[in-house]
Amino acid sequence: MTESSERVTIVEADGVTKTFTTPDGRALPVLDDIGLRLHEGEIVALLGKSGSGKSTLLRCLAGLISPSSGTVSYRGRPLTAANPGVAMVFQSFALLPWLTVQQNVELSLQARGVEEAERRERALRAIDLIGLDGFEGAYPKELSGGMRQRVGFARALVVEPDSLFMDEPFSALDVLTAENLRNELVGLWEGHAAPVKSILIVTHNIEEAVLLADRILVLSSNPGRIRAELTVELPRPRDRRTPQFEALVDTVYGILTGREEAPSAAVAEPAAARSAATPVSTPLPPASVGGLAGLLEILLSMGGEEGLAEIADELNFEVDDLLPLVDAAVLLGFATVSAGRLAITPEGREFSAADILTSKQLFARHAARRAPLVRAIVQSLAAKDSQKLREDFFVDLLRRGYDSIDAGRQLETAIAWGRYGELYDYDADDTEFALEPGAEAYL
Ligand SMILES: Nc1ncnc2c1ncn2[C@@H]1O[C@H](COP(=O)(O)OP(=O)(O)OP(=O)(O)O)[C@@H](O)[C@H]1O
Repeated sequence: MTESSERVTIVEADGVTKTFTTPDGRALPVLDDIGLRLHEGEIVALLGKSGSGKSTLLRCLAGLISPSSGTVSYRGRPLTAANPGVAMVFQSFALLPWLTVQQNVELSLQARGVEEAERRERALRAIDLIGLDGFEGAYPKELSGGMRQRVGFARALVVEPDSLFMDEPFSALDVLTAENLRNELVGLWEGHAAPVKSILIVTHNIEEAVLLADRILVLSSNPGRIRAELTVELPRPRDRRTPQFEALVDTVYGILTGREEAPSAAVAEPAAARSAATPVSTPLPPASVGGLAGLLEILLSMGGEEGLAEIADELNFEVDDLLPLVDAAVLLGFATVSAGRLAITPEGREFSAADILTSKQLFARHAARRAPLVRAIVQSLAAKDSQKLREDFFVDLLRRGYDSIDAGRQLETAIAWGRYGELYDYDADDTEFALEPGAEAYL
């Protein structure tokens, strides 16, 4: 990790790991050897796919949960309880419905023992700062989602924390409201009106990270490690439509999908860890075969190669929405990502142009060779005389790296892919997989 020594560190994590125990008693490693520093004067974004451990890391840094090993320090002192320098804003506004806006905001001060007159005055100031002047006496149910989140911000800012921690604070809001609130937050930060010295935001939205952060830390999954660190030097306010912004989004996208070299400042995963692809190290992206075929068609109509931001624009999607489809195309060898551009491969062209039978065969070959879970299912079924196996067998294998919900999602995708390629079938009544004749030939 690059550090400039003159910057003052507010929160530091050193060798932090976190392993949860699942309800059936298994160990689920979620964070592995995390080292990071949050300095005065910076906004840092923690970016990663769903389940990469972002919220868990944020909660460790906030002192809400303790790491399994390693230390978290606040201004040089190891934490033993909640981090005294941190105030949090959550995705689900978490307001008390029976209290007014002002009472909700004052609550944070009450908890810190501030006396009534000062509480009142500071709460009114925070409410004013965040644009809720005139709504002091309103109850949460009388407010729109955007206004409720403003209360969430006022409640955090009123304590004038050293560091404002935000966990997906804009994702429950509609697009326009979220954009307004982001811009206002940047305005407050830039104008030094926000009474905080640093901000840490957890997000899975690449554009949001590039829009807000001075530094982006990209987490890999299973378990979460810091895969890369990028410095964002674009001047604020940032314009999403500039080529520099789009190029950075593309770069981050490439890193997040794991197919792009991390920049030199980054801590990249060892090559050996990447090459030994297993169903746990390489999850199947939640993409349908139809969606994948659609993406390849669009890519072909754009000339076979295009920037990810441009493809997202063309489809009126956010770049993040494309992630599972792009991941699937790359995993299966139908496309490559380099310097933030997606390019179709000769195999991808062949798949796209093929009639239905040939497309199924091509898909079967690529999935059986390149998608670790599909491959594991075909191999396991082929090894059995009956060529049948209960779903539980695979669930148990997956539970070494996924919780039960994610393990179920992995199997859902594997079933859809295996069925399309006619590699195996799945009987939902018997919860049993059965190999299709001739499927071993694809291994
Ligand atoms: N208290 C807990 N007990 C057991 N497992 C947990 C607990 N908290 C989180 N997990 C698991 O840890 C993993 C990481 O969860 P976390 O919420 O930190 O990820 P995330 O990157 O923030 O995901 P998302 O973007 O979907 O919120 C998940 O598999 C989750 O189910």
